[in-house]
Amino acid sequence: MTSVPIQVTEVTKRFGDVQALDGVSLTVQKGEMFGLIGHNGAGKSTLFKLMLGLAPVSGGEVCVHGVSTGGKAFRDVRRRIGYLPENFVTYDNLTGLEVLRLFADLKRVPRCECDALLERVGLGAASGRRVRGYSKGMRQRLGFAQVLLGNPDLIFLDEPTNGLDAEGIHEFYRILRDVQEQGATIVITSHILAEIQERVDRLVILSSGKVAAQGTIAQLRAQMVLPSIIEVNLHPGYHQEVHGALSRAEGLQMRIGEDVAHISCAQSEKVAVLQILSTMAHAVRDISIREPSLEDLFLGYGGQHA
Ligand SMILES: Nc1ncnc2c1ncn2[C@@H]1O[C@H](COP(=O)(O)OP(=O)(O)OP(=O)(O)O)[C@@H](O)[C@H]1O
Repeated sequence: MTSVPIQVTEVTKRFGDVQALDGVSLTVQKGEMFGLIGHNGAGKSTLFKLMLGLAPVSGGEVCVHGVSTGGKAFRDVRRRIGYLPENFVTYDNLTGLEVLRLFADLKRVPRCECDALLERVGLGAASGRRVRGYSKGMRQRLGFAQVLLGNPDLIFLDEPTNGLDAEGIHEFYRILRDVQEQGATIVITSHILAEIQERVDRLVILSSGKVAAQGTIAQLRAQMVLPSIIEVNLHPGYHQEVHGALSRAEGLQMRIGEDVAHISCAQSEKVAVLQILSTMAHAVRDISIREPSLEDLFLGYGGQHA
């Protein structure tokens, strides 16, 4: 089998008059954590469904591990995939362990995996309780345990941290990183861009069914040419001197008050600004630099909200 886990080539998908996807091409490499972001209705869930073989393409092709998702051969490939849908629906009258055993049977995975998986996602103590009494975060953890059944080498996660508290999110990504280190490839969507930004290796920004941008965060930053923001905390009485010095630099915008200056400049000018500031150590209390966030990039590439 080919080593490319996902190859999407010129894919279109129509629902009647709605063009949900329009000429989407992307490649997900083995072992990477790949993010899929976009505004509501951008086509993320549709692309997930096509990659999972749950819906047919209208045009183009999706291949997973070199096998077209439209063909019969894809059934065998699908067994190696773990999937957490946006709304993981489960059986409220069963206990967590019973639910997981049910999924294990469906996936033809030995039931003996279930106890250890529930421990791994932090549900060990609650495994004998009915799911009806689980919180949203506990249900999400159960969904995650279901994903990990059978040690899949390709994992799709649609808004996986919905309902998790800060500790739950941290723990979730710790387990995910473990799974990735063991060689799994992960495709993930999230509306919480700050969360994705720190974790994905590469990502795609979908906008109205098209790929608006694709690459690492650093590549997207370089393509988008968004400014860096430098915040300078000043010792009292020096703001006019600092203003005068920075006014001699080219291509920056500045807002300066008694004790703080906000400077917006092209990334290529950042070092020049820092050089000026380094000659003013007597006036500068502290400096911090903020690079464009994924949210800035997302909005720049046509996202409507994060
Ligand atoms: N089964 C369907 N029938 C008709 N239109 C659909 C269907 N599924 C999706 N669409 C339309 O396709 C477009 C893309 O929808 P999709 O659910 O893929 O977007 P999304 O990026 O996942 O949005 P969200 O972030 O809101 O979940 C939307 O215009 C949606 O209304």
